[in-house]
Amino acid sequence: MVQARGLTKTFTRKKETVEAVKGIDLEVGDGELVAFLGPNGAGKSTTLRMLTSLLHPTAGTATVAGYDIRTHPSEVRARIGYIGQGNAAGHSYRVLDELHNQGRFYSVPRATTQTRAAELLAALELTGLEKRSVVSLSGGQRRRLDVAMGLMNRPGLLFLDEPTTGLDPHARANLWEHILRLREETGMTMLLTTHYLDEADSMAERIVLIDHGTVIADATPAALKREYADDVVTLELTGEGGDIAERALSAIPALAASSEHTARPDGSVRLRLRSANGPDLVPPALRALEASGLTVASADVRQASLDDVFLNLTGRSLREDAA
Ligand SMILES: Nc1ncnc2c1ncn2[C@@H]1O[C@H](COP(=O)(O)OP(=O)(O)OP(=O)(O)O)[C@@H](O)[C@H]1O
Repeated sequence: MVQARGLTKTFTRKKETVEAVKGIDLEVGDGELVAFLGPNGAGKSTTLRMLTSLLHPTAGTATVAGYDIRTHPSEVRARIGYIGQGNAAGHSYRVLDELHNQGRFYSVPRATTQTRAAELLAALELTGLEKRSVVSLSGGQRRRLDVAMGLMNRPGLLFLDEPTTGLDPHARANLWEHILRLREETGMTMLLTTHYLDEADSMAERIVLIDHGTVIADATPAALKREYADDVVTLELTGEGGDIAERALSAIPALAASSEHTARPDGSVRLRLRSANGPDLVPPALRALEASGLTVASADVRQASLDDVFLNLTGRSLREDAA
């Protein structure tokens, strides 16, 4: 569905040059759900806008839905849906008029436009709001209308630029429910950008991590976490006599190399262990520690997150960046 090679975009404004995208390679297969994840200004939207043929690349090539974005932009546009940042619908129009205008824009026959608009309104829980002006809709309703507009031409490939930004958690979950159901029904390929780590983690089948205009990793969320981050297991240990930390590490020698410990004022020891699989590590570690006469007062497992992945790859946190 998408094949990009060396996609590059350099902006020049007021004699200042910004290398927004620096040679991105990308493949997206039929039916995949891929998320671009990265900090502000990483080049996610610029890449998306090039792939949708809205921006001309400075260098590089891409075919989208089988057509070259440079030589056949209108063929590309006819086959894709694009939901940009900010709302697509004009403020003063009515909901149904927006959908009909969109149908006209894509030269969808009039009767088909009407049935399709009604179907999409129902699918996105907007039925009953046909005559309302767009400005009177809630944030979640407006975003759902954007999705409906993006689907009026029945695209095989849908691009969504930060679809849920600015929505409250309930509206985010609701929008995702609709998007995923529509995807299941149509088999659509989806390529989206997001700031939300949890969203990328739970919704995307594949994550393309972008930083400073380049792809720094491209894999499933689970593979990224396995490869670039560890779970952290924290154990609070108490025990009579002797050096608790030394006894703990000799009880679990295989884990000693990936551990650090802190003595606490009350005489207990906090032991932190890094592991690719924290939940599996805990039961045997508890058995070994207790067999050596130590008491495990508490155990906590923090599983690796995509933020840990980004932090390990770049030295920066995506969370701080978003904040
Ligand atoms: N039209 C433009 N003119 C000049 N610079 C631009 C233009 N559009 C984007 N940029 C710059 O290109 C870089 C990449 O921007 P882009 O919007 O692609 O990032 P992003 O990863 O989508 O960020 P965000 O998550 O904040 O939307 C930024 O430094 C941005 O300021």
